[in-house]
Amino acid sequence: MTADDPTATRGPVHIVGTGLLGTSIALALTARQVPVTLSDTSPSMLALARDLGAGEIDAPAAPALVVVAVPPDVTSGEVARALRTFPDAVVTDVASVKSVLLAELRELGEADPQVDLSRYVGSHPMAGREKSGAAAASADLFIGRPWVIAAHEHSTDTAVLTVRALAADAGASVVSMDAVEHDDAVALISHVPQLMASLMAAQLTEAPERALALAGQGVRDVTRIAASDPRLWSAILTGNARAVSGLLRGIRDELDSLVAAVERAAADGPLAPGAVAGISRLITAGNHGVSRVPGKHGGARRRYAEVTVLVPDEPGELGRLFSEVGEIGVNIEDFQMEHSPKQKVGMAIVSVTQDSAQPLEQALEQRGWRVVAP
Ligand SMILES: NC(=O)c1ccc[n+]([C@@H]2O[C@H](COP(=O)([O-])OP(=O)(O)OC[C@H]3O[C@@H](n4cnc5c(N)ncnc54)[C@H](O)[C@@H]3O)[C@@H](O)[C@H]2O)c1
Ligand SMILES: O=C(O)C(=O)C[C@]1(C(=O)O)C=C[C@@H](O)C=C1
Repeated sequence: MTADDPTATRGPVHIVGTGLLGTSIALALTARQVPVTLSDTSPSMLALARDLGAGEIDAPAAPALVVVAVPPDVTSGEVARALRTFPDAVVTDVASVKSVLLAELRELGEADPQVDLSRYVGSHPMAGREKSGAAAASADLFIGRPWVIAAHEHSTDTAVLTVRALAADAGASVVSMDAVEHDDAVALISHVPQLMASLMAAQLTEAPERALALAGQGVRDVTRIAASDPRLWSAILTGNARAVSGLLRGIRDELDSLVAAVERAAADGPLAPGAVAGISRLITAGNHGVSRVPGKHGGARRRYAEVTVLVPDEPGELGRLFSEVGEIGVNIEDFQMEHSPKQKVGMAIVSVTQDSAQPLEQALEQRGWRVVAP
């Protein structure tokens, strides 16, 4: 699906929660001229989303679709409120957990017939970032990413088709799963990885500066998502506790075997019986696992390519780089700056479309910039 394809989503769409996810969905829809209204308990987050062009701050008259994009622990309450307030609307949410919400909604539905679950279909775009809030939002956050549609036995076909259309219009690829299959899957590929990143990054809190100064790409790759919002992730992890706890127990057993192998080497030297085999087994299993992750080693293409350029740490140099990328005719989609301590250069990581990466590298090198191999 490209921006030129016809739009299936019928507006108006009302977005509840204008943080990273809500604002990104709103931007993707307004880019397709779908009318969008916005609400959030935080007036400043709401105003920011409006100022970014995500939609109007209005009480919607009769939305065709309501998208609830609030933290998981308040999601079922907001879905129920939307079902009551807008009796003709389809309602979806984008929370990272699904079974617990469905159970909460079933209880709310039993107590109140206005909470008509046939108009509700849960969903979960598998796209996001370690930053929260509207400021981090992007209309193309969902392009090429899976978006899980978790219909339940009472969801109407219209409700399912409406939510599928939303995901497709945002550029995502639709995946159908029930809530339990979804929760088991995301425990493995999202929730426990978050904990692993946090466990490792937490070890760095007391690290000597001299050790941190040696940090390379390995530790950066492993800890990127450790910058995520603790409130959001506490609600995600407690909301998927069943699946997460099972995986954590398995990892604890693996870790016990690993510690035993490493302790043998620590006590009796690197060639101690069982030490090399214990470690090698884990690294080999990791090789097999990582080769199965789509997007690595020949899987689906990433959204953007990164071009890394060394920039002298002097006033005006970054501006010069930006201007020259513009003169070359390439649009910067995203940007990151990394500094090596005590060095007079920084590394500018410029994200560009896959097609423009190689021509940009060549053109920058011709202009005297030092481009670093990926
Ligand atoms: N961050 C990610 O990478 C990611 C990816 C996919 C799905 N999700 C899910 O999307 C949802 C939103 O996450 P986010 O990253 O956008 O969080 P966020 O913190 O960026 O935004 C949440 C917004 O909801 C608002 N809010 C809180 N309670 C509210 C209420 N009762 N009514 C109206 N607004 C309320 C907050 O003010 C905030 O603006 C979560 O359920 C999360 O599990 C997150
Ligand atoms: O890519 C990231 O930074 C994310 O954290 C995105 C991510 C994920 O784990 O893939 C995080 C939580 C969501 O529920 C969905 C997507």
